[in-house]
Amino acid sequence: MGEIPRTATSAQGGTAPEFTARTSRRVARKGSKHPTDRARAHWLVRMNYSNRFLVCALLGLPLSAHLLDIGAPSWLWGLLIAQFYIYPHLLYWRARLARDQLRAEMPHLMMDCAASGAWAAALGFPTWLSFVLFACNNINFVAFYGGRTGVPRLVGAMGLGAAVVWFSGLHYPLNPDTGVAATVLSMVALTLYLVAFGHTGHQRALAWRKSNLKLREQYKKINALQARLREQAVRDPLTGLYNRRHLGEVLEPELARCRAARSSLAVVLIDVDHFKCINDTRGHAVGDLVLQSLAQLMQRHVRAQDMVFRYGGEEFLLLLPDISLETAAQRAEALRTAFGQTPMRVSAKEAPPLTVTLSCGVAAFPLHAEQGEALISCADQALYAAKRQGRNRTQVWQPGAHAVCG
Ligand SMILES: Nc1nc2c(ncn2[C@@H]2O[C@H](COP(=O)(O)OP(=O)(O)OP(=O)(O)O)[C@@H](O)[C@H]2O)c(=O)[nH]1
Repeated sequence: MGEIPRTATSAQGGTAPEFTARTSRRVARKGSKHPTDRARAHWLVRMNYSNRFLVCALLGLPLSAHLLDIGAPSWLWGLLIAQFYIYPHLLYWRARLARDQLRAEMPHLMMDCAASGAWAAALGFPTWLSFVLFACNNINFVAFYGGRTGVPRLVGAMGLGAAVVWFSGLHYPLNPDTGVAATVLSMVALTLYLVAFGHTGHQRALAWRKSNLKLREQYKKINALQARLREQAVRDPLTGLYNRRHLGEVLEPELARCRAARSSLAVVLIDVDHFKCINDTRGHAVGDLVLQSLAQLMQRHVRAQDMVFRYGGEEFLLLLPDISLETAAQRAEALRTAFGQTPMRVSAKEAPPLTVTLSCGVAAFPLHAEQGEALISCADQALYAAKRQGRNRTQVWQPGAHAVCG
């Protein structure tokens, strides 16, 4: 029968999951003894059922008027009742029981068209009735298959139904006229069907818009959450500074940029002096406050292009691009002095303010090292020298005084 339409739209609204949830709720409300009965119908099958039921109920009226006009025999009346008032329910029942509901539904649509063609031919192709039969089937087909596939199939199936009846001779003579009642009822039926179709299409568009807005909001929230997670992944939770992992990500690219621009890059390693002692005497919480206030001070002291990292426990690293070694050392010295000269009130009122000193080691690219790791190693050796010389000082790496960096 051809390919199952994957993107077919429902004039009755709703996707399959929506339908299932909605139906389950409705079943629960009604307290049905067989909750799976209704829940089993695919939404496309339900859409076709609603469309077929409505179109048959409407088209049965002008056809009845025409049968009255031509004084049709009782078997034709029986056929009309079977075709327009029983057949839609039988097809729905059959499709719902099928294992593959969509596949089962496709021949039903072809049967609709073949039957409509047969009715038009059987009645001698009355213009209005043939037209509304064609138009209504056309709408249903296009809604299910789309225009490109739907229209040729529709014409083929209707033509086949009409040809079978016409060439078997089971038809009234060719008569394009219809009575006033049949004509008016045809117009009314077509109009009502179009209105109903348009209305459900409108409802569906509104539902889509609503779910679209909801999706957009969710998308925004997910984006914001992702940005927050990305930020959290590169930040140290205690101080809010960049973490060591992020240093690993930015150091080499920054060196490459400075190399290309023939510029310099200074690294300053900063360590809090006797920090263990602060922890031991004032408590770990006070130690944390010291680290936080140092972090804030460093952020105030840097330029927009500088970066501040928490390198380890009480060790911090400044990355200062496009700066001479002398200036970097002066900046480290200014930071050390500012921190050491500002006693901190970080614990209970009766406790004396805390004076904390820093030791700093400075190294610069390309003067001391070409690679990132070697550059940090130079700064670390300079820091170690500062500690050895009594702490609370800034030391620039010197080739003769320390081990070779690279
Ligand atoms: N409060 C607090 N303490 C930390 C944190 N991370 C590391 N530490 C502590 O920092 C202390 C570092 O001690 P050491 O490496 O001996 O250094 P120090 O006492 O500063 O000695 P010098 O560096 O030689 O002056 C250890 O006691 C760690 O437990 C932290 O996030 N918060």
